[in-house]
Amino acid sequence: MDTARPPGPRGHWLLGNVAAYEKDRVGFLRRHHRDYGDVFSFDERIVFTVDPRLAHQVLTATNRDYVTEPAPFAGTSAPDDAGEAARPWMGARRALRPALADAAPMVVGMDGRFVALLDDALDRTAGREVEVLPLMLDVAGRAVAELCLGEDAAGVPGLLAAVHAALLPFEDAGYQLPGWIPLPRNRRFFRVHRRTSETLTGLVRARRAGAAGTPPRDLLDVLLAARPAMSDASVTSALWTVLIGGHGVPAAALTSVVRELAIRPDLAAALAAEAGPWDGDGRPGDAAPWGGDERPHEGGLPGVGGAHGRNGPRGVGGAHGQDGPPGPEGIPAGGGCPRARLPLAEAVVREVLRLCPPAWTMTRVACAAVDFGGWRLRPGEEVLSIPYLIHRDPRWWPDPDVFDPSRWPAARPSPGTYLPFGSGPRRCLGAAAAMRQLTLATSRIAQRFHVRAPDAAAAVPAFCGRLAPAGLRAAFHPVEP
Ligand code: HEM
Repeated sequence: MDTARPPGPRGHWLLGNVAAYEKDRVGFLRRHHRDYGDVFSFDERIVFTVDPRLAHQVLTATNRDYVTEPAPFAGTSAPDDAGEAARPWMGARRALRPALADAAPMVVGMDGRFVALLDDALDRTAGREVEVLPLMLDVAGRAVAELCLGEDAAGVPGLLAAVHAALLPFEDAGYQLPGWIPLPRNRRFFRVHRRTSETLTGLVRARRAGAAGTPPRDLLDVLLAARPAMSDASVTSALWTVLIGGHGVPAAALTSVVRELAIRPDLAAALAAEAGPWDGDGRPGDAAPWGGDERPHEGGLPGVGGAHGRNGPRGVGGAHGQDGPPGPEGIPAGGGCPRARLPLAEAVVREVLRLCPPAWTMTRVACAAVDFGGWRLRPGEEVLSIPYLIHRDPRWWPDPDVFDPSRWPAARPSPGTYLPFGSGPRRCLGAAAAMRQLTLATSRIAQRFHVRAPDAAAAVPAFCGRLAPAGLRAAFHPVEP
């Protein structure tokens, strides 16, 4: 094992690489990937990797050798025992997993509701040019609040919006100042955090005191029925994790979908044809493809004349586009799901998540001295895997910068080469629900609206906390039923 640090740019004598990174984050990473290879140091504490094998290794060793990114103000010193640190959340996660699996009743039950929330938001703004990300934050916030809290969700979407706004300054900054400094943004974050915790705690207590839902109506019921029993504090904290996870990231993905629909009218037309005519009845829960028969999709994609036909990604030393089980982080095939009836919409979502993964970097902190591809990391050092660059690496993806939904569903990404939902024990808990909802949303928007966004091509990705087209504005013009 090499004891030296991975190579990397020295940067400014005082500021190191912070200023250069802040000026052009992805340009900085691309440049140093080219100059230093798949692993390079940012400073004494942070290492980047663009190696899918190492990214996969770090993600799968989480809770053992690494912990996940600390929350703002949690400090960066890594606990000695990663498993112990993760235990309360992992217990909640085990309880929630079956309820969030593809085709689980609660997830299926959200299909129609999600489309109704989307319809409502788009109908309210129909024909007017609006900023897309806030609109999608509203839809995602309402959807995840209902999934978590059912009838008690009122008021929570507003809190989520406040949390999102309070977190933005921390996500935009490449570094954090200590929480005890009374900066306005620190005070604001603590205020919103306290208000949200108090509201959630109140809801948890009230529900525990009342009648339990059998079968569980929402994720709060699931958590309260978990065995061994969870404390109110653990239930509140688990709800917080799901609410935050299911808000900003899916909204960023939806915004990227809207951008593609705006700049690709032919694709939008093909999606509308796949969805079938809009009958204007306003009851999306009743009509195909949101309900009814759910056969797995087996054929090719209608309406996409892609550059690659059936090109799969080039595996990491593995099979190239062969049929086989998807890698562990691959999105499950569409059986038992409305995605099965909307293969083009699903392929568009997969491709959007490849080119614009909202979680464009993923951070892990080493808990002990660990071997990292021959380098030695000390406890407390951070590894940042970069899905954005891995997804655009010609070694794993032919014509990687080309938006080509026709690579799916044949693509069989090898471990680490396709990470929109992460990998390993901390892989996205809402991945199945998210895939359903994004697919439905893509199809529904194309079915019901012509999306016009004159600045769409210029709305370049903003590489801050989450990757989303910066400042995208669009008008959704209703299609006549
Ligand atoms: C397009 C939609 C989504 C994407 C791309 C996405 C992506 C991700 C990624 C990459 C992670 C792992 C981050 C890491 O390893 O550092 C994650 C974690 C998580 N996501 Fe999602 N997510 C999406 C939607 C959702 C939804 C709808 C929910 C809730 C219903 C959700 C709940 C969570 C939770 C609870 C975690 C934390 C898992 C853990 O730490 O054990 N996500 N998500």
